[in-house]
Amino acid sequence: MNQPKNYAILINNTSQTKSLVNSLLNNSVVEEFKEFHNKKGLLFSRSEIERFMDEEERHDAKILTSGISQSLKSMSSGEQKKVLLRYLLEQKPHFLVLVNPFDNLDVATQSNLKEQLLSICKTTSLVLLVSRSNDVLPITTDFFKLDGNKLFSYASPETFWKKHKQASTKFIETIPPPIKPPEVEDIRLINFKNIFVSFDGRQVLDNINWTINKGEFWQLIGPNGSGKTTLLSMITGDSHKGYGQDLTLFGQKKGSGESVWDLKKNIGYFTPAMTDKFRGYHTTENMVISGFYDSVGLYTNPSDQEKRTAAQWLKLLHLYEKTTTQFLELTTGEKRLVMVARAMVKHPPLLILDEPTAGLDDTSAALFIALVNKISQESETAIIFVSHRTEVGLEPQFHYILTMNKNGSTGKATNHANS
Ligand SMILES: Nc1ncnc2c1ncn2[C@@H]1O[C@H](COP(=O)(O)OP(=O)(O)OP(=O)(O)O)[C@@H](O)[C@H]1O
Repeated sequence: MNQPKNYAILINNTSQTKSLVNSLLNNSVVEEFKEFHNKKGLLFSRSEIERFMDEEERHDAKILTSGISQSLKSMSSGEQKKVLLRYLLEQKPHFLVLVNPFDNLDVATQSNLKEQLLSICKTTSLVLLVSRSNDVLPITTDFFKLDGNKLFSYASPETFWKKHKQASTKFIETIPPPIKPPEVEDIRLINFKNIFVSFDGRQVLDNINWTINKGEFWQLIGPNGSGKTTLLSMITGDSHKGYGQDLTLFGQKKGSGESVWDLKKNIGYFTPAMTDKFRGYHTTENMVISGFYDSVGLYTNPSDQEKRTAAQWLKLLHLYEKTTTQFLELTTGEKRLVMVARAMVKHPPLLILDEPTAGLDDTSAALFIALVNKISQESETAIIFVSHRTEVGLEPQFHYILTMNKNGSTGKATNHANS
């Protein structure tokens, strides 16, 4: 039997990825993939996981988690991808279309998945659509770049990059100042002291000690399922696991009568899920201004001062000419820059960026990282940046590293220079 072909397609934030994926899966003829016409193809992507999550939540249909008591939503990204892949393979497809399969996965889980794919590709064709050149698998037989809706063939990603130089990642203007300086009395923003967390009798976090001071830049690192989201949700007030424990947030001991609102006003927050499903009609300018009101999208009349600040941010981001453009029309990379500006307009004491570069192409990720470094250098806002990738160019001062053990994850703070 002939070894199936394996395709890799480099996409960027202007590629019409969805349309190509639909054509491949719905039996439309795509010249370069004629061999798949009338063959069974299945999709492995974040959007498929979200679709199954929706089925579970709205219709109580446990499809990926049949026979498992835990919900799909409460699983870590690695766990979710594992159950999706198992489900797809059970249906014995002729080919698999995988969109950014390695996003949100830690290094070990990525290499597990890579090994699994290397074994699957002996019998099933793979069509891998990836935003990062490093994610192209070595078994690729045919490599393309998707520009808009057109596929261009290249011998390899290296040949592509030789022909196309990376765009510049420089921001020239300085970070716009806040209209009103934030009131932070305490230099110590967050203090976890001997914190333990369990779910259903299973300990997930084991004796966490972590202090974040004003202006510090942290990268939070840990394998899938190690408890990063759990830690963040204790800071944002979305988890009650901190009650009765020694957790101090912005000068207030957890459980001392603080409201979730008290916490949220101290935090600028961004995770790609905030815009991936966002369908509201708002201009780019209004999206930035909505950061003053803690809503996603603007539902009130902004002041002149707020408009001036938004203009300064858009100039900094080289997006001033898109002030009145609908936010939905921006590229994914542009949307993420705008959402960081939205989270930063008030210069909150703490900015949380939860896997903010997932799904971005190499150039957009570099631009995003340059912006975060700049915020760290030019503002007093502390930053927690969660990412599985070694983000080239990111300049955190400290790492907080979660390591998984039998009794849950332990944490270690390291100075970036020594780690
Ligand atoms: N509400 C819940 N009920 C049961 N288990 C949960 C719940 N929330 C989290 N968990 C479990 O706690 C562990 C830590 O999950 P968490 O989402 O915090 O990890 P993570 O480090 O953010 O993972 P990832 O990098 O994949 O997003 C996982 O094993 C997860 O299944």
